[in-house]
Amino acid sequence: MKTARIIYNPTSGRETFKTGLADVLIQLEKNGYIASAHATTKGGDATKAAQTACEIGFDLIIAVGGDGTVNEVLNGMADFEERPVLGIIPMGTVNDFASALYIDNEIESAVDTIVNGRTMFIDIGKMNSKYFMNIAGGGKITAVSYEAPSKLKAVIGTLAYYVKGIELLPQITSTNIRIEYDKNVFEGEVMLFLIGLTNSIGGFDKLVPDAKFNDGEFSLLFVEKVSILELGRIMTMASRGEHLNHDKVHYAKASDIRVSSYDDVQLNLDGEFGGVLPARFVNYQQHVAFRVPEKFYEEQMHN
Ligand SMILES: Nc1ncnc2c1ncn2[C@@H]1O[C@H](COP(=O)(O)OP(=O)(O)OP(=O)(O)O)[C@@H](O)[C@H]1O
Repeated sequence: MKTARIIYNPTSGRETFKTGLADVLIQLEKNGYIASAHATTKGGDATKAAQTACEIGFDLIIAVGGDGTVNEVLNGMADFEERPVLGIIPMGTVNDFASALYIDNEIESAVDTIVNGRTMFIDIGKMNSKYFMNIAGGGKITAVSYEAPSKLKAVIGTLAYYVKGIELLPQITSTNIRIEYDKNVFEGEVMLFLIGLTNSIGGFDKLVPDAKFNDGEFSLLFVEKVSILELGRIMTMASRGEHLNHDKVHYAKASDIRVSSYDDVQLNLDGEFGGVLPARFVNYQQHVAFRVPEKFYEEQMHN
């Protein structure tokens, strides 16, 4: 028998997991797992629960929630030498990472991927001392508040990010930045930079067209100083995957990136506020084993 620890955020997104929990436990038991569950009680709790699960030596951790919960679980397990395999049941308002892995939003199907899917070792990133699995980014934002209002987010889901993204546009100002990536250096006025691991970022699925999940490389994207109007145009182009042709958009692959500025540049890590520059981003190649659907596995292994 193998052991599985479910770590779920009861407040996340649809908030319906609790009623389905018994069925998930049964489905896991039927497939040879001794399973137990931990409901998180506050921010940061999923990290502690994942640490404990690693210490105890569970074979499998199942993160149930949105990107925030997956990120917290990842941060609890990434420093351990012996890491459980990680499965995801997407229940959040925003499940960018799970959808990048083609994990179904329907609970039973997500559990089916966990028990019958494939194990794939996937790259994660570390920004200073924190891990991320999807995206890190930064820019100078003059607004006081950075967060999408959570009520709004709960009501209209991912759309809030677009609305907020568009609302934020006028508040983005260019700033002088130094970006060292592998053996290259860029210095100049930049609107924003993104460091991606997957191709599913803030609802844009064509932002990083050729993301590979296990090649040890980040996709680095930054936009040189342009007018707000032009930045809006670049965002529209990005939604169609046409932004890389824009002469102010830089795109490169790198595994070790350092970004610094004399200015206060805010950072975002997997959709949450992540401090300010300077920062170093290191790719930890194939660091965590995820349970993924066959289709995703085949695509990644044969492309
Ligand atoms: N019991 C809890 N009560 C309040 N917040 C919690 C609880 N458990 C976890 N959290 C916090 O909620 C954050 C968001 O969770 P998650 O990403 O799973 O859900 P979401 O629905 O996508 O996001 P959001 O709650 O921001 O809409 C987590 O990063 C965590 O810090």
